[in-house]
Amino acid sequence: MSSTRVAVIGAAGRMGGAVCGAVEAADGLELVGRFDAGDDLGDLGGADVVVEFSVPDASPGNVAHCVERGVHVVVGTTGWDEARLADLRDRLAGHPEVGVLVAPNFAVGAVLMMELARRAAPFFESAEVVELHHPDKVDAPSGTAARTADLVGAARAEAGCDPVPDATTHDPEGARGAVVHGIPVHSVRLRGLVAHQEVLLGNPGETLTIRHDSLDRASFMTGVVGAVRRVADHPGLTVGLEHYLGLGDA
Ligand SMILES: NC(=O)C1=CN([C@@H]2O[C@H](COP(=O)(O)OP(=O)(O)OC[C@H]3O[C@@H](n4cnc5c(N)ncnc54)[C@H](OP(=O)(O)O)[C@@H]3O)[C@@H](O)[C@H]2O)C=CC1
Ligand SMILES: O=C(O)C1=N[C@H](C(=O)O)C[C@H](O)C1
Repeated sequence: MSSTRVAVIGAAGRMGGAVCGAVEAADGLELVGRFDAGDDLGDLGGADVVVEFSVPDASPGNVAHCVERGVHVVVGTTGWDEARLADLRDRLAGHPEVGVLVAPNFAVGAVLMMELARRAAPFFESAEVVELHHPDKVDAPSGTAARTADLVGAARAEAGCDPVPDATTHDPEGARGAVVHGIPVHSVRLRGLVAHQEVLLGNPGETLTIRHDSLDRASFMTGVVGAVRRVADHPGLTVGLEHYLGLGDA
């Protein structure tokens, strides 16, 4: 059987570099292109699948370039809000054979953290998310935190939960954090960290903390390589690696 040809966009970055190494080490995958800022994407090196880890404002254009050429894409870059996803869905409608996976986190533990949080959240009065990352990260809150808050907020709304209790009336410095889908989200940037998150849930007399730690970017590679192998079998847009792992709407 012939190899799957893979190109990486954002290849000079922290994630892109790690992905290039993981692709080169994987059976049945061949690295045919490395692209970064300022490069002409051209024919994408003849790739069957592109892995895209760049910056939020460049990612939609890069992905569009791939889709227009009939190339499947595994996207890890953050910043894919509803408007950007809607544009991508429209574009994919003209290329029904192309698969695109947009996943805010490729670490299996992080996927499970989000799923557990989604299921647990309706059982608690309070819910907050704390994400902690290396200080070279350019976006806040993290894509994982935003997605977690979306999932938790939607699950609570569907279950008819009240808004999370919060008596704060005076917060001139924004100490209560961002609010995503009704859920407060707090961002820490600290030298020494990689990628970490806690989902805090509270009821009278008890709390539940669901915590995930990526201690090394190796944590993302199994998910990325697995997605490269599967993306062609999932035409259209898929948001979240959970849908490739048999998790999700149970
Ligand atoms: N889904 C997941 O599991 C994970 C997602 N991420 C996300 O991946 C993204 C990248 O993270 P990380 O690797 O740490 O960031 P880096 O800053 O290390 O890498 C980004 C790379 O993209 C390059 N770049 C900038 N503009 C373009 C462009 N127009 N086309 C192609 N490449 C471009 C940058 O070049 P230059 O420096 O010259 O601007 C840089 O080399 C972030 O959004 C991050 O949140 C990170 C980890 C895991
Ligand atoms: O920038 C990072 O490092 C990470 N970005 C993703 C995010 O924003 O959620 C995934 C992970 O947290 C690492």
